[in-house]
Amino acid sequence: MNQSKEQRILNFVLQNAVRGDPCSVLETIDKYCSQKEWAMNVGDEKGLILDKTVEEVNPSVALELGTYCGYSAVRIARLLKAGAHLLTVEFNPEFAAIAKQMIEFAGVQDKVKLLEGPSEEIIPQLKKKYEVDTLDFVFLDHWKDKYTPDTILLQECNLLRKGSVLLADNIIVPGAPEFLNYIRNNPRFQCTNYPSHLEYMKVEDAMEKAVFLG
Ligand SMILES: Nc1ncc2ncn(CCCCCNC(=O)c3cc(-c4ccc(F)cc4)cc(O)c3O)c2n1
Ligand SMILES: [Mg+2]
Repeated sequence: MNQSKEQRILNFVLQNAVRGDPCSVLETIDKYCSQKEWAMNVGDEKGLILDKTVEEVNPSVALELGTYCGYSAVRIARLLKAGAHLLTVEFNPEFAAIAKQMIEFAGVQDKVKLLEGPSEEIIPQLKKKYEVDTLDFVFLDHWKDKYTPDTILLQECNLLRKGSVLLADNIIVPGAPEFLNYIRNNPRFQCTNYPSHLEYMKVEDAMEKAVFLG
């Protein structure tokens, strides 16, 4: 049975990156995906926007929707202060298995909790089952038509507090037009757009930051 692209990415990391060094894992994934096989990691250009936002928020509790191979989980976790943690949600079991190994190889497993399942099922469990009070930072990178319903669900579950920051990937490609309309017209959010490019391509993309005003 031939390997999946995600398995090839992981193998390339296991053979070429430095165990316990998150930056080397990120560089190695970016090298593979820009030179050999494109993959939907947030990448190094949009990754810098993610880095700056995480550093600005300095979250104690962060949530990521859409783990994929774990690239952005490693990217976020490497910046978290002592005692802070990232909950990352992935519903595809193959991707979750790859991401688990990627996160462990990078050495950030103590800061990351990988939750398998659809976001709409996991979000309502965060308070009771995963002992979350409120979320300081949320990275949206899963199905683009789930951004809006999940943002509403986060509010309904009282998981956002005044100042909670949402950062959404792929505002232009594949695009999240309905989310953009929802969040920019919602007086409870203060939005900022960050133009960038689709990972590993010259195609335009953007990220949207939305601060919850409470
Ligand atoms: N509900 C729920 N709960 C939990 C979940 N975990 C995973 N999923 C499903 C997520 C499936 C992957 C989402 N990501 C993307 O689709 C994506 C695509 C492109 C892209 C593709 C082709 C092009 F030609 C150009 C751009 C680029 C990106 O940066 C993307 O992030 C979940 N769903
Ligand atoms: Mg994305």
